[in-house]
Amino acid sequence: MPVRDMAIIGAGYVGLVAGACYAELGNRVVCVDSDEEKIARLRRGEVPIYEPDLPQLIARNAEAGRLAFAAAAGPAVEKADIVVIAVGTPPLPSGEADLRSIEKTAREIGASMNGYKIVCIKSTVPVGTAEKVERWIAERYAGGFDVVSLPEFLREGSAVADALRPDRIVIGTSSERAAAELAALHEPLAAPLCVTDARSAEMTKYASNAFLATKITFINEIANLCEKVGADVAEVARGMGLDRRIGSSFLRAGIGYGGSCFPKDTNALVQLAGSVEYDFRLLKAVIEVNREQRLVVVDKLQNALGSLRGRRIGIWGLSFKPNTDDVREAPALAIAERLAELGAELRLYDPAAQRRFREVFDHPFAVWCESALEAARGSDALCLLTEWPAFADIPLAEIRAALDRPLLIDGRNLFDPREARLAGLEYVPVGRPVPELPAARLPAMEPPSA
Ligand SMILES: NC(=O)c1ccc[n+]([C@@H]2O[C@H](COP(=O)([O-])OP(=O)(O)OC[C@H]3O[C@@H](n4cnc5c(N)ncnc54)[C@H](O)[C@@H]3O)[C@@H](O)[C@H]2O)c1
Ligand SMILES: O=c1ccn([C@@H]2O[C@H](COP(=O)(O)OP(=O)(O)O[C@H]3O[C@H](CO)[C@@H](O)[C@H](O)[C@H]3O)[C@@H](O)[C@H]2O)c(=O)[nH]1
Repeated sequence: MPVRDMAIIGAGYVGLVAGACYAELGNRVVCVDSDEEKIARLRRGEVPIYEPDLPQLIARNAEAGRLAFAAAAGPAVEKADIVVIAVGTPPLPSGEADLRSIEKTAREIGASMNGYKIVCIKSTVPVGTAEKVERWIAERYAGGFDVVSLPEFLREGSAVADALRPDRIVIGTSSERAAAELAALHEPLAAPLCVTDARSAEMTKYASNAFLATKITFINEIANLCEKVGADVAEVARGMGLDRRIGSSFLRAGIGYGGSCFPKDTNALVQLAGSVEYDFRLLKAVIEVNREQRLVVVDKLQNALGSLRGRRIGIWGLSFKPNTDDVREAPALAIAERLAELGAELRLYDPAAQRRFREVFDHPFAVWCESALEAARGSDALCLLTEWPAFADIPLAEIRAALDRPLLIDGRNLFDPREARLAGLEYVPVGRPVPELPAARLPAMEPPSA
């Protein structure tokens, strides 16, 4: 198998995982990041993000001499056969993708080109960006090169597994040479290849994220309706998911999607559509419904407790999903801000994301807890906002015993409604009925204090 020299520009979630995985396939990889502190940490063997299996993968490949880290792009690009752009494309206030890091990177690559190279764009970028990158490089380099759209589909929390066992590899280029090289590079992954033009590849990434966001939002609206008509969204999703045309994944109802991708990319696609005078009404509705869905937790608390002023509310889960410390666009943030506005005292806990959450939400009435049960202790209600597996292992009786009032709002439908009731909890899931149990089986509950 040929060994390639690769430079990955941008050592964030995508760049680090991609770099470590390409090294694992036997290539010599340098991960470059303009954040010198990040590079210094990586060189000391520290992994700056929480991602299962990533520390071991990085350590193994760094030790084997296949993976190195650098703050300057120049030398890594000069040596590379394949350069991968994985810098951030955060939203501008308009919702459009900010391409400044992409432009800066492309110009840096252009300045260090010294022969034919393939430049891949793994960052999520609007349709037409590959052509722009080509122009930015060509302004500084007159020789031959190819720019390819190589969108990334990994999920945080399972990024390594996703990158090593992808559902497909999309390669967007009109160059047969680049397509053949990239097909060979990814061959050990044994994934279906989708070789297409760059514009279609760029659109495939946005369309995939927009579709998944729509699927989640659809089941959330069904869940809201289930509550009104007495149906169980978990049963509905099970029945729907068995239809192979629908599929069972991404049908978990709850408090909506968050993260660094779905909110940003759905907005960017709406903006892209607007720029060519297309009104993407469906996606606009998805964005709006998702924004409101986060706050069903607050409605449920108010329904049970009335005013939230002075109430102690335990919060379990701050990251936008389990197995990550990423809090970008986490539903927990919108919920915590609203609860603080309403005068609640928050007792917050997350197994990994507490430090990052504190950087974006520091409130005088926030109490940062050392354990899940500490957040529940003495609270008037507990809200589960991220379905960390460790929460499911906590016996319901212990949750009941810790709470002042045994009210559990389960924003992710992690617990079984019947078991929660049997444990004496006043249990409020999303879109699921809670069985009535004979009063005798329930421990006595304190009436809500005024
Ligand atoms: N996070 C995900 O799950 C995911 C999945 C698929 C695609 N994407 C897309 O991939 C891209 C990167 O996302 P991320 O989550 O890894 O972002 P990130 O913010 O975690 O990492 C980006 C990194 O790029 C570095 N950087 C910025 N400008 C640079 C420059 N000029 N030179 C060198 N380094 C530079 C930053 O310092 C940062 O470390 C985005 O476009 C995102 O939409 C993300
Ligand atoms: O049934 C579901 C599935 C997910 N979510 C929520 O949706 C969000 C996103 O989850 P997920 O897609 O698992 O995580 P990401 O890491 O954001 O990954 C998405 O965004 C990446 C960046 O573009 C893409 O590469 C991935 O393919 C795409 O799944 C999270 O808040 C989840 O809680 C639900 O509410 N219900």
